[in-house]
Amino acid sequence: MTQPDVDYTQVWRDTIGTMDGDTSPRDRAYLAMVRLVGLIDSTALLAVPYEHTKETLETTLREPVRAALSSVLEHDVRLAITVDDQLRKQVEGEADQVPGQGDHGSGARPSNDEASATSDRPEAATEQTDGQPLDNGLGPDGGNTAARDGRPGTAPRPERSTPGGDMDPRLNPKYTFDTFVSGSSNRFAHAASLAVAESPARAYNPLFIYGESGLGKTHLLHAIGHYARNLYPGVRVRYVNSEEFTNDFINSIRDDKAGAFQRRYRNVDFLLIDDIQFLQGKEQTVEEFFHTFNTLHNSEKQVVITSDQPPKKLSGFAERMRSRFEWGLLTDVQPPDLETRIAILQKKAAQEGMTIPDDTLELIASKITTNIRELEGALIRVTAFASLSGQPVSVELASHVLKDIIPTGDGGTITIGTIQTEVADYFRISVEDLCGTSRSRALVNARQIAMYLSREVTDMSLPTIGKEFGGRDHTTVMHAERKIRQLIGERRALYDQITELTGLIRKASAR
Ligand SMILES: Nc1ncnc2c1ncn2[C@@H]1O[C@H](COP(=O)(O)OP(=O)(O)OP(=O)(O)O)[C@@H](O)[C@H]1O
Repeated sequence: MTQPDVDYTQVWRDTIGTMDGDTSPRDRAYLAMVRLVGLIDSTALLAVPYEHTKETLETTLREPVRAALSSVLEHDVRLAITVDDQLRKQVEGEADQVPGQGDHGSGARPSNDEASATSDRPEAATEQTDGQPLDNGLGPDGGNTAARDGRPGTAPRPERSTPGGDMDPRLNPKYTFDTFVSGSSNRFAHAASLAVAESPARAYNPLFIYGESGLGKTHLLHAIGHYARNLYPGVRVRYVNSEEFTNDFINSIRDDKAGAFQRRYRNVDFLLIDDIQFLQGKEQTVEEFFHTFNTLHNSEKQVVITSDQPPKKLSGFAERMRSRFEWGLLTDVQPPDLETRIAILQKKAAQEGMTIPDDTLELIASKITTNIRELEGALIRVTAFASLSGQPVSVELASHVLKDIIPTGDGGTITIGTIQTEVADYFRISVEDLCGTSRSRALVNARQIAMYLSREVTDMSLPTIGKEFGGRDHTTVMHAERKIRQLIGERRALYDQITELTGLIRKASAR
């Protein structure tokens, strides 16, 4: 569990002090940029400003740091290291203000050359990552020890941004740790997720992440999956939304395939289960999940759970289940502050190869405050409008676009039913046709628009939306969302339809 009474800054200072005699000026420059951000049981969470700082800390400096920190804390720790954009800004701010300070030489950030040159300490490079035994049964071969060692020449460190060759179609390739912006609202959840991906079933089990819709819980689950798959080739990761878990369970009973169902969920190294609140009240499914959980936990397999509520508030789960959710680590995600929202927009824009002035990003980030999915939606609309109208993205243009999508006053709750009615009326079709099976072009188009809007303006999950549209699979909704996102910047008529429909839906919901 976390140790709130620990003065992390002081602990880190003492750690560096302990290492003083054994470190080069360059090592000290790296260490000065590191922050100790938390201690969870025996895992120390370290934040670093740059990817190459992380590399260095994970290779040459790992063992000396681990040993020094263990000695300061008077118990053995392992390290979980995350790259933190906010820290980078802070460090760069410091470097600007205090040029050439002390050991930092020409600035707080050692060059890339320096970073790679630090691998000239072979004794550290061949030691284990965390000094723990490695055989926790990961993967069919009992775990890829070479990969875990991070030994140069035996197995490369994972590419954090690029998922492995054998992509898991259930994991969204865009949801990685590299594309996740960490800030004060989610720093702990981010660090804990990384720790779990690196030390499955060791750091804490289960990891339970809760928070409101659109704050990055799914993103973190997928990131854990990608990261683990890269770090431990052959690792068996299963990501599932709890609605799919329910459907799968029901189908397995119907088809008399309980054995296959159990194998699917119990013969894994990571079970990543999203939106557990959807199991509430589904007694038999909860019972099945209880056994799945116990089997995995007993055999030291990692379970990560997300929910919109903390375990204590989850009704419809027996106490024995809720208390199990608290066995490991509970962490929440909060709505991001303005700085983090801007950083998220910057990252999304860079990812899509878009150049957007800072003042425009600030405007969008200041208008949409509580849900990151909506923040992304706003960015897409703004850039779509700019591209369609042949104008550069600017504050004026963004204000114009946002006016259409941000509700004024109390907008009321938007339901999928309202979206369906409005979309059906707009295209002069019936709701039955909208949700039916016809593949006629006009109906498919209207259906995809309605699904896209359901995703954008409600908090409903992909499986819920799929169910509301004639019992479709969540992948159909995902496809619709991606397709409309792509086309909205290419087709003016589509952009106008969606803008108009958003207004109509909001108006109908406010009535
Ligand atoms: N910190 C972040 N950095 C970058 N992108 C983020 C961050 N947090 C959320 N996002 C993005 O916001 C969108 C919504 O996030 P996500 O689906 O993970 O939310 P969620 O908490 O799982 O919501 P729900 O409970 O509705 O499923 C995703 O596209 C995700 O990539």
